[in-house]
Amino acid sequence: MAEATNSAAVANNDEQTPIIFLDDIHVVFKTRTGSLLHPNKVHAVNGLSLKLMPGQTIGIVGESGCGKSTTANVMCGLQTPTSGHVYFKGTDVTKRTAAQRKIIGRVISVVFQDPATALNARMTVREQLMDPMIVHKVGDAKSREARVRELIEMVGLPNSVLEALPGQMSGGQRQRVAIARALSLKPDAIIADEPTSALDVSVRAQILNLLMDLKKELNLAMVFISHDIQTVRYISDQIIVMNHGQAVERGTAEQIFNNPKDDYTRLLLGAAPSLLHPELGK
Ligand SMILES: Nc1ncnc2c1ncn2[C@@H]1O[C@H](COP(=O)(O)OP(=O)(O)OP(=O)(O)O)[C@@H](O)[C@H]1O
Repeated sequence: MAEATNSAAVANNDEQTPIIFLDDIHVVFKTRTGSLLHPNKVHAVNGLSLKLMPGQTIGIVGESGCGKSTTANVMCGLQTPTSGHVYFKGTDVTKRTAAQRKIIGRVISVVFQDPATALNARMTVREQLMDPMIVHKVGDAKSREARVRELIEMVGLPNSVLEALPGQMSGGQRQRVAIARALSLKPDAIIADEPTSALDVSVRAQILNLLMDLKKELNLAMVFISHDIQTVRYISDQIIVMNHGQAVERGTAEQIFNNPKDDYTRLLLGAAPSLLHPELGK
């Protein structure tokens, strides 16, 4: 899909510039064990390329250990690739210098699996939502307060939760706060790494629908990572099936479900009872 290229070519081409462009990413971890073939190392991501276009949702699906989270970490700037390049809106941010980290922080936000760990247990909801604006020196006290109220409304929570601590809220409410926080700096894209897996089944569909509504309303691009192919099908424009660090298949949900080309995709489809709310998993 993505040909090898350089940042100038990405910035100057006639097409729209991708929000995120991963160009032939490899991540190799040194370990004590490794595999029979590669003792003492794990090739967690093995030559992955992708382009996330404005407003697009790419779903990455695969079993535990296939390299999904490592890929997410590369996109968030938490992991430097062993080789390959990462471009954000045409700028090479692979080295994660301080200036590049600023770009990463403004272009994308992350929603993690467990909102309990993503939020600060000692900060009220208002403080959690204010925090990114204070850190990035966005606006003044009055405009920040207005943005906090806008954000809380966007995720369907009442103003009364602004004084609450995360421990006083349900898992679903906490994930709504984590999503509001992720949106506070108006990112171009969200990286959602298993954002519904830690939630009750009954709440998963609500959070998924919220993400889809916000995506439409704000023209957000999204990378949605999950081991549940039915959830990925529900939310994604394009699906990448990962196995052993590689993209073994890519296509629309329709292509992947109706005409899977790779044996591993067929295996995933066959083995996948939906973890979604039954209403959505049909
Ligand atoms: N910091 C690390 N050091 C050594 N090996 C690692 C490290 N992080 C991940 N790995 C290994 O890299 C491979 C890919 O891991 P990764 O967490 O990206 O997969 P995943 O698909 O997200 O799995 P899960 O859904 O269980 O989180 C696994 O074999 C894992 O053990």
